[in-house]
Amino acid sequence: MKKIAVLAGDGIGPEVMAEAIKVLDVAQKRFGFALEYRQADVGGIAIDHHGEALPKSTLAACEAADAILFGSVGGPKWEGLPPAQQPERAALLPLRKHFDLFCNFRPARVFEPLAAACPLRADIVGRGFDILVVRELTSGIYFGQPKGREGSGADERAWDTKVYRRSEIERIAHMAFQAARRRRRKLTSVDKANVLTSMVFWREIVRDVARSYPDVELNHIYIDNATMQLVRDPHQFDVLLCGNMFGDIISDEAAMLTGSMGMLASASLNGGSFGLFEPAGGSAPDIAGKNVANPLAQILSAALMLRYSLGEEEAARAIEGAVEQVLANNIRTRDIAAAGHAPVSTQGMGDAVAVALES
Ligand SMILES: NC(=O)C1=CN([C@@H]2O[C@H](COP(=O)(O)OP(=O)(O)OC[C@H]3O[C@@H](n4cnc5c(N)ncnc54)[C@H](O)[C@@H]3O)[C@@H](O)[C@H]2O)C=CC1
Ligand SMILES: CC(C)CC(=O)C(=O)O
Ligand SMILES: [Mg+2]
Repeated sequence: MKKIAVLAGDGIGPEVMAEAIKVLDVAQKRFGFALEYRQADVGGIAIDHHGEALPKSTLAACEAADAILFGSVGGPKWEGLPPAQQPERAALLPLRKHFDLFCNFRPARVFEPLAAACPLRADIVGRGFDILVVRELTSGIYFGQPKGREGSGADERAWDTKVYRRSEIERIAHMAFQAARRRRRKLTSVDKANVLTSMVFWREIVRDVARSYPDVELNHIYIDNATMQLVRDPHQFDVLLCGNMFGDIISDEAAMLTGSMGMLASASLNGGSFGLFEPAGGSAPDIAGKNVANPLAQILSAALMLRYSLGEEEAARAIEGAVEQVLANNIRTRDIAAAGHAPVSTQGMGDAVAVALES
């Protein structure tokens, strides 16, 4: 029996999480494995219930688990809190750091039936794309010290620090090269080495690591060009290796190319089998509580959990296949709805994937 810490969080988190659990329940029956879920509060809801975004009991549930299935945190209700107490900074970032989840995989591919939901011209998306964004997740400017704010009036100032250690770049680069080896053997490292000293360092180290992977083609690209190339011709990319902030930004762009923010799953790994699995998007306050959110990113994140943390590759593939089948049957939530087809609800989409997985 594998233990899963289920942290649904805020906004659409609980709605899409319910559908992922529904699908996981079917997967257990069909593939004969057993999961024990332990639900715990995180983020804004945890502030409301326990006075802190990452209560000790939640951390303990995660420590006792084989994997964490995470929804999303944050929202307008908690934006007025001091920055260090807000859900994103007080729960999600510390969780990533605590478990040393330095490697974030965000796979973005266009499911063929969804090509029309991609905002790119048909001739561009028609070439298809299948990109893996590999994002460094526990360092860089989101974590670097010092951070601060002082002064007043026109002299008031605020600062963050972007710092990378050699070992941090080496380990994420190894993960990215190894991933490229399992794919089309092409790695594009994204940086801003024309301006930032930390990125000159990044580029040098990626080049050093590349010597161990002569079978993988490496090229370097500046982040501004990368964001442009991604919409000009996403087909050119295989693995995109990014630092923390650039990976955050470019993966939202990649998500939309797949049709919607609600499509992009992610796996945050510690280099071993432990991981946290969550949609790349956030708590979507604009649609929360309306039963319209797309649960596929959460469902596909559950599939990644089966693959990376639980060794259930067959079940992971079956869930991905069920998603593809549902899309091919024109079953769509509002964000990816096809012309002439009424959208289904969040629950309707979860039901459809569950049924497709059963058969
Ligand atoms: N991992 C996490 O917990 C993350 C949390 N956040 C937090 O979420 C809150 C909202 O952030 P935003 O910048 O608005 O980003 P967001 O990703 O929540 O939403 C951006 C847009 O994408 C749409 N969207 C996102 N997920 C969707 C889904 N499953 N189905 C359909 N549409 C979907 C939203 O409706 C919205 O229009 C903020 O508090 C932010 O800090 C943001 C990103 C990640
Ligand atoms: C708190 C943020 C860094 C979350 C986010 O936007 C992400 O991980 O994509
Ligand atoms: Mg993000």
